[in-house]
Amino acid sequence: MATDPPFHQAYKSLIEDTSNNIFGKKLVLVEECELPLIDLSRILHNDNVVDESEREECKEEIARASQQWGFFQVTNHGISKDLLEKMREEQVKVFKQPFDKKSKEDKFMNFPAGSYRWGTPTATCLNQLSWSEAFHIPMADISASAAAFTTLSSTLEQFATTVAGLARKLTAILAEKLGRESTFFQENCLPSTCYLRMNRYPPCPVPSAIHGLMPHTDSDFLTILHQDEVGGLQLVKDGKWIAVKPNPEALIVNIGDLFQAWSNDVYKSVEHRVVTNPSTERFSIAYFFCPSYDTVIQNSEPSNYRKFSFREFRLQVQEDVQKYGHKVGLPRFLISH
Ligand SMILES: C=C1C[C@]23C[C@@]1(O)CC[C@H]2[C@@]12CC[C@H](O)[C@@](C)(C(=O)O1)[C@H]2[C@@H]3C(=O)O
Ligand SMILES: O=C(O)CCC(=O)C(=O)O
Ligand SMILES: [Fe+2]
Repeated sequence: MATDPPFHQAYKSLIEDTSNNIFGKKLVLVEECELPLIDLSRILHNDNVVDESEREECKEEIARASQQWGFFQVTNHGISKDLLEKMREEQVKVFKQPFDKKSKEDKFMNFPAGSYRWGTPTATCLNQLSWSEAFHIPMADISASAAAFTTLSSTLEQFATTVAGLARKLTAILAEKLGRESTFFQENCLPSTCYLRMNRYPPCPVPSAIHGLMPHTDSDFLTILHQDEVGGLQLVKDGKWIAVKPNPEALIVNIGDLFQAWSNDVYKSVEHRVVTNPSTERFSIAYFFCPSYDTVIQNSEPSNYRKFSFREFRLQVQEDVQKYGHKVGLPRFLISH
């Protein structure tokens, strides 16, 4: 039984329409770079080994990278190798299940209905297509009690809890550096309001023309990503696409739309994408640090954005994706001065 989604069948006409392939080549021929690499042992160790100036320097590096890149890597992040390996093992096992089970079974792995996604149902041209499958899971539905039943749920829960701790620390530092109340995230981003997304990118026969995940910014405050050694993640820096070189010791952190708005454009929610390759499947897992739907994102005046709730933001994204095949995002909430 096939494990891969039926991409060829579903997107045959888009793939065969060669007039669509104007995006070719550009996807693969980009420079590889080292993202800023930040050693978190300076802020995560509470002992006296680390002096205050080192701690401050680390915080400064986090804020600087968030302003200049919107992306950085962290080492000594406190998530054990053991847990990361266990999570990857479970992720591989889940995606190995037959496509029919993943897509049709009502309560597959106890995930809520609609968690499994593949391709891009709204795509009308090739550059709107994502050659990947994902489980996009609201953490509210992975309760500690359900987690007792399967190794996957308990690993997911353990992973989410640990990564949430890291997200809380990083967002508190970023808030402090803005001179804003650092308890905002603790109060509004709860373990149950966050999302986990397991991604799988199957080998793609026409990699120069098709994205693994189309260009987008994340709709959250902050994302923490664990990727394998295959590579394929690219981001925009100074108007150019650059490829991220995988570092097995590091997790990737990026600023999302909500933080860009909340910081009034100080921290940057940067466009990123995943490119495919013809021979090797790739896995990644993203933790989206999100507030409750009622949380209002606002700044002191004058602000570049009107105030909006996370609910409003999500609904607008969904509406735009339906209508135009892609997300518009923050520009929708800009105030024209
Ligand atoms: C078609 C789309 C759905 C998506 C926004 C996009 O235009 C492109 C990527 C998708 C993605 C991937 C990461 C996150 O899961 C997400 C919430 C995001 O910000 O970009 C989703 C969007 C979505 O599912 O609405
Ligand atoms: O797979 C990756 O490297 C990136 C995934 C991503 O951007 C996402 O899930 O939002
Ligand atoms: Fe993303």
